Amino acid sequence: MTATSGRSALAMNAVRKAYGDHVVLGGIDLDIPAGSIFALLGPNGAGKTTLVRILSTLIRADAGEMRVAGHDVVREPDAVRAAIGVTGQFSAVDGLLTGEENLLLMADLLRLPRPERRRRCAELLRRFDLVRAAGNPAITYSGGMRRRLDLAMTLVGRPRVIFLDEPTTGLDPRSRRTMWEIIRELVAADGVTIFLTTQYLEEADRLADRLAVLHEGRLVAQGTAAELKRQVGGGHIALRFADARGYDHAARTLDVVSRDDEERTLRIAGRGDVRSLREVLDRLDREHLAVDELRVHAPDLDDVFLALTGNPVAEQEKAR
Ligand SMILES: Nc1ncnc2c1ncn2[C@@H]1O[C@H](COP(=O)(O)OP(=O)(O)OP(=O)(O)O)[C@@H](O)[C@H]1O
Repeated sequence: MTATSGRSALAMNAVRKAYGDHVVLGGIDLDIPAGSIFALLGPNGAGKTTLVRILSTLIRADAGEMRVAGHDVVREPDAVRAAIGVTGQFSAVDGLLTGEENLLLMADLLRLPRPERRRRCAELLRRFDLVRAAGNPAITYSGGMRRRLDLAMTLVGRPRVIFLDEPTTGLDPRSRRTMWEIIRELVAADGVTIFLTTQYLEEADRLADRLAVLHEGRLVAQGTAAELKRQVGGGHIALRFADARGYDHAARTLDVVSRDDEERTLRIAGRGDVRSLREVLDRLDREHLAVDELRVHAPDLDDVFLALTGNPVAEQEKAR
């Protein structure tokens, strides 16, 4: 890969960043096509925010070559800033101003031509379903409305690349879905490129065209969600047994991945395709084992995350 490919919205080579002895990014290579959604995953403290801050010119890398929207991040920071939008965990929304005033303020800051300011703001209020609330102070908005306003403010300047740092953290499932629809629509209608960091694997699975996992300063995997799932495997079949004798016998005869004695449940490796299921059922028949319940667990991004970083997501989230 080179950091100059024509259709790349973001391209980077050997990006490094350390704080003292602590190497946060130990040589990152990435190439993200224009008009796509990319998700960066990683445990807490992996360096996701650090990479976003470097790419958005807020801090400097120690080494590496980076281009965002065709501009060199180190040599052309102003051009990069003009081409990007960043919404993060710290919102730009001023709670004392109304939704409309927040947008107009942004249009003023960006020096949009005067006649365009109101037009652009009205269009964004409509698009983000904020017309009715436009005249109310943003402090009265729900979490979902605030997040929508924040994203609308980012769009005032028509960025080509948008960094979304944990865009749905703390939102209820419905507001989360609405945000997902908005993000998809941005890519489909405007052709923008989204660089997303998230703790929610489901979010990455649903939204991202490609994703990468950052762990101990390196990208330990990248590809589509399906590719990553295939790479780590991780699917299993769970069998719950009717009685203790059958359970013990099965535990001795099957290739068991893990067991839950209390629930009399064994997990065995298997992807849940018809052939492997038939094999399992034949085996149970041959051994005269009575199974109460059979569940197929397809590999998901949790399995990927666990395999690559050695920690289940639940533990990561507990550590937050
Ligand atoms: N200014 C700084 N000085 C020293 N260390 C820093 C600084 N900024 C970040 N770090 C360290 O760099 C590492 C990566 O931090 P970063 O915030 O990029 O992680 P993250 O992947 O975004 O984590 P989270 O998911 O918790 O937001 C952490 O160990 C953090 O303590």
